[in-house]
Amino acid sequence: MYVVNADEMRKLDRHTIDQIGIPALVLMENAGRATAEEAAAYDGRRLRRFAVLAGKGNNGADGAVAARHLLEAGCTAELIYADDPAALQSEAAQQRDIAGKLGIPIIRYAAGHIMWHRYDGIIDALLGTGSRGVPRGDYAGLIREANASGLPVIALDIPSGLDADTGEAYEPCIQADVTVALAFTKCGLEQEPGARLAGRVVVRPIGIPAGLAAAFGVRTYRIDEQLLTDRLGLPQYERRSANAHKGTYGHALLAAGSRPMAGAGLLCAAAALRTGSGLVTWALPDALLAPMLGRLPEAMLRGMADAGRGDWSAVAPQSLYELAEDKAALAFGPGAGRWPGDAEWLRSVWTNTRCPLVLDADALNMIAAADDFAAWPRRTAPVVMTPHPGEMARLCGLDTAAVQRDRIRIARGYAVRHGVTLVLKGARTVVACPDGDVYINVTGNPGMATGGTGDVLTGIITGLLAQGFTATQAAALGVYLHGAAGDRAASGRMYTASLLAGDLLDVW
Ligand SMILES: NC(=O)C1=CN([C@@H]2O[C@H](COP(=O)(O)OP(=O)(O)OC[C@H]3O[C@@H](n4cnc5c(N)ncnc54)[C@H](O)[C@@H]3O)[C@@H](O)[C@H]2O)[C@H](O)CC1
Ligand SMILES: [K+]
Repeated sequence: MYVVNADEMRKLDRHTIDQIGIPALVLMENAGRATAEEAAAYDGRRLRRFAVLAGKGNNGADGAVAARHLLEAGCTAELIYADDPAALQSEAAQQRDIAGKLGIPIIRYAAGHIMWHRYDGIIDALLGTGSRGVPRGDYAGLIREANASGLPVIALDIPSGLDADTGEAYEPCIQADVTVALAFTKCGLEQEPGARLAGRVVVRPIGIPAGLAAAFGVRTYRIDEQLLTDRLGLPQYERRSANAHKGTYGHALLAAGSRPMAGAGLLCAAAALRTGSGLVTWALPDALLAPMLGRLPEAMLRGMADAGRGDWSAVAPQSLYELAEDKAALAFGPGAGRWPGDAEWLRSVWTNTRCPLVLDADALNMIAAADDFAAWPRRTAPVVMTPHPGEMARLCGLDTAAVQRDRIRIARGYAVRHGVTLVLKGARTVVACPDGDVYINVTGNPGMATGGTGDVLTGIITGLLAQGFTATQAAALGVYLHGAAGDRAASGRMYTASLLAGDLLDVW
């Protein structure tokens, strides 16, 4: 499913009108009718009396059309404008006049004068993809009163006050129960807090040919079963040949864990096995080998000479890249810890290994600390990096809040600049590819915000790479399966918060 930003939507809109010749009024009619249909059907058709909050742009014009179609559906509707209705222009003025001729009351908003008890529901047609920044003047007042009314809200295209590109919510922002996304879902509806403020998102066609998205270079996708199957090859994952043997599905190498954080390696290795990797070797500091023996009998353990330190600081990098020579994928970082000179250590592993490489946790902090990462040699085999927002902030020299305000753009920029597949974790994980494609994951739940779930994801992605999936497939499918496992594990628990990372391994 394509996901568009405001600029892409504007271009698709204009091309449809100017080049294909579908008049704006036709698109508007379809937009308004779709919104009215969703509103009239909401909650078992319980809502009958609507306040349609309208701005002066085309979002408001769509709202005036919706008001008309609500009448046709046996409802009542009143148009409440955040601007002087007499100042409206072009299509917005046209739609206002048509609504007026059909007896729909045209009301100018005045703070504290709206009698909200007269309505059952609200249509938010104040601001759409043309909105910029904090809602101004009466737009803000109307948004606050609508939110305070306690009435169900159906947002037209996007909740007013939401950034259509990033999902950032300005103050105030409409809290919608349903958002009728016109033609395509928007980036801002697929990232938090936008996803929460949008409520249930319904994408409704309005006449813009869906095939235009590809033609216009839209490169952002929402991961769903169809995309995984059509674009990323999910059937390949589910189907196994009858004469398969463990060599068929690759050998994954997980270099992870150190004395205080041995469990990270255990979770990684177990996840790689669960994902179907034929063989798994867990490389860990020698001092940890004995206590870890038998904890995961299905994995082969390989102690790395650590001078008794129980961490990676004395492990010769050559010993790791020699071990990686016959492996199908290597992951490094979970529970690895830091030590002086670790960035140089990692650079030599980066340079001297030939298989796909997954870097997570402290490996990412090492890269963030390296002042010459941009000069590291481009690897022929792919690299997948899996930062959480804090690690991403360190990689980009930003603060975490700045990363969270613009996740898609920041992840895409980093992936393209460094030629890596970048998995920016968090709610609605963003998978950004070196070619600029971005996939947004919608599985998962807040219970997964607990230690170790990142280690599980690293193991999943490494296990998929070991089976021969491409970096894009392994990352997109990996985050989807990881979140789905988290949802299934949470459904069996009394509280989402009680979820443990290990629970994700028992539901495959
Ligand atoms: N193909 C489609 O998606 C179609 C979309 N349509 C609708 O058009 C809007 C976008 O309309 P546009 O006129 O570009 O902008 P808006 O209506 O979103 O509002 C802009 C309007 O409001 C003023 N404004 C901007 N920011 C603020 C602010 N922070 N506070 C106050 N006022 C603000 C600005 O000056 C403009 O006047 C899209 O969402 C759809 O609903 C088409 O109608 C059908 C095809
Ligand atoms: K809106």
